Amino acid sequence: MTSSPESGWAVPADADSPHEGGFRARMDITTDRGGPRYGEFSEEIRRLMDLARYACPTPEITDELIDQVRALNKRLEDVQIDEWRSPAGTRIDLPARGNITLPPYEISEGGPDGVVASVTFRPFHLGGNDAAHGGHVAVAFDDLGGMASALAVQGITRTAYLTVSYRSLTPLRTPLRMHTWVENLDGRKAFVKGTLHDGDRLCADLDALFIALKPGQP
Ligand SMILES: CCCCCCCCCCCCCCCC(=O)SCCNC(=O)CCNC(=O)[C@H](O)C(C)(C)COP(=O)(O)OP(=O)(O)OC[C@H]1O[C@@H](n2cnc3c(N)ncnc32)[C@H](O)[C@@H]1OP(=O)(O)O
Repeated sequence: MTSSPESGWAVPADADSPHEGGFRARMDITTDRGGPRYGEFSEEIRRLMDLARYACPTPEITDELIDQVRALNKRLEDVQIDEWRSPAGTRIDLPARGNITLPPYEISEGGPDGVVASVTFRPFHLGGNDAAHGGHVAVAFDDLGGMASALAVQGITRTAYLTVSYRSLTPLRTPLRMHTWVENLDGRKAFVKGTLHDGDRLCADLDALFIALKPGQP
């Protein structure tokens, strides 16, 4: 059994973890971890982040909020588990596989022609002047580019390089179309391209290399 470390920062994998060496050597696909309301939980956490990002509490309200968030964190400390078995990242029925660290996306197409998804940057993904932070745009490209390359090589890949060109501002709170595809597959090397559109307007594009991992490669 995994127990929460006192620090609460990270839970190492157990000997009986499904992780077999390598980076997600076996990609779990689940729809039940965390229960039927886990998606609502993720959405409330995102809402918390949105509200916290733009909040200006009085000192008294800050004191009150610290107590409430500490109580919530204590509750979460009690249910920590390693990365391979957490719902976040494996719940394929939820936006961005239930991973709250990713900009939420919903996939409409995924196969040899690449991946098409609707991505919505949240208010907390703010860069400035109501536009998305460029780093969050790169995170979305990394995940969906990684998915396009994984589908092409039928295995797990890691990002070797990732270049994002920002062509126009990326709006928050707006469903955007992201498309990623493998332009050229050369052995273990998947050269990936991608685009992010707001309607007809190109917000950003991607040029990346993903490398298929060898068995057991970390
Ligand atoms: C089954 C289907 C499931 C589908 C459903 C799954 C969905 C699942 C979605 C998850 C999506 C998550 C996607 C997040 C992906 C990250 O975010 S990964 C995290 C960020 N990346 C890293 O930390 C990588 C750090 N770097 C490394 O680990 C290693 O350098 C690498 C990239 C694995 C490559 O090392 P290596 O395996 O030893 O390969 P190496 O022999 O050095 O190079 C292989 C070839 O690539 C070339 N190369 C390597 N690096 C470079 C570079 N930077 N520039 C140019 N060429 C390069 C080499 O020159 C060599 O070329 P050739 O000589 O063969 O022509």
